[in-house]
Amino acid sequence: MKPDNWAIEVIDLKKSYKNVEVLRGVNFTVQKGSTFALLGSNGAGKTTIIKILATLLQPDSGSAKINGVDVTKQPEHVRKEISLTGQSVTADYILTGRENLRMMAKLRHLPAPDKQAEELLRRFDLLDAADRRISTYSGGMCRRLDLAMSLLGNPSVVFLDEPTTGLDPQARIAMWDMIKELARSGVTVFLTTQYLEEADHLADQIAILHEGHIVATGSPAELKNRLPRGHIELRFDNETTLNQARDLLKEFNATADSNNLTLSVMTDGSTRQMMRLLTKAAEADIEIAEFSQKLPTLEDVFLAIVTSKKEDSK
Ligand SMILES: Nc1ncnc2c1ncn2[C@@H]1O[C@H](COP(=O)(O)OP(=O)(O)OP(=O)(O)O)[C@@H](O)[C@H]1O
Repeated sequence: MKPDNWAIEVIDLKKSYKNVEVLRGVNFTVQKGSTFALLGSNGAGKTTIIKILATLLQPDSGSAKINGVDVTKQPEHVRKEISLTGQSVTADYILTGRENLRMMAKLRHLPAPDKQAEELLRRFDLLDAADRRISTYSGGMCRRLDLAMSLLGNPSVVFLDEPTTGLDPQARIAMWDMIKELARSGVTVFLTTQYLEEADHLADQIAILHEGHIVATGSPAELKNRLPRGHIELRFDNETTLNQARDLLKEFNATADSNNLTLSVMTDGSTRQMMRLLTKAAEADIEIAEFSQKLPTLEDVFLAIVTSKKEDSK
């Protein structure tokens, strides 16, 4: 991919707080118009990266560019291109949602603040609550308003630092929908998350940050493929058939679960192996009631990558 296509380019970024080395040489690129998730556990350094990219913090070394512009050399230029929604709510609690949006639009000297506020309230499903004080809003509504406020001025790159942390499942799903809609509108979305499921659901590309380095990058599917072994689950109508299948498929390292009448078969993921297995069952006249392929989850991928890194460094 050409650098022209990169909304974000990070090269060998390093940052320490006193004697704590948080970023030890971080590299990644984000394609314009894509959604990128930076995944890491608590304290991995995700917010530190966001703060550097949003020009709020100076790196010790390395470089970071937004749309080709260096964040340390031309921060004012970069600030016009981006918006940041952090973990804490920035809206003013004494004002209503509409007033907050109008005030922000005016502070940014944007044309038609009333119209912009109305449009964003509609887009973020806040019209009904528009004239209520923020102090009466739920956590999810506050996050949506924050996101709406950050979009005033049409930034081309939007940073969302843990956008759903602390939200209940329903509010999290509503926020996911908003983020997806944002991504569809063509902006580049950079989000940090501790939730593998969130990254899997929203991102085109995921990078896993661990101990100061990006330890893995790829699409959700690619990351899942890095774990070579998934399994196939076969379900049977009765225990007799289950036991027959278990004996027949011994060579496939099959594990039977008599409570659920299922047989779990380790696989290398190849169609050839699957064909061999199904043909063998068919030839022995074994009726399979249900067949499903279980790919490893991102949780499995994260654990496997982190564990293998630890073993390598021993
Ligand atoms: N100003 C600071 N001074 C000293 N240490 C800091 C400072 N800011 C962050 N840290 C430390 O740097 C590490 C990375 O922090 P950071 O907030 O970037 O992580 P994070 O991945 O965003 O974590 P979380 O998911 O908890 O928000 C943590 O150990 C944190 O305690």
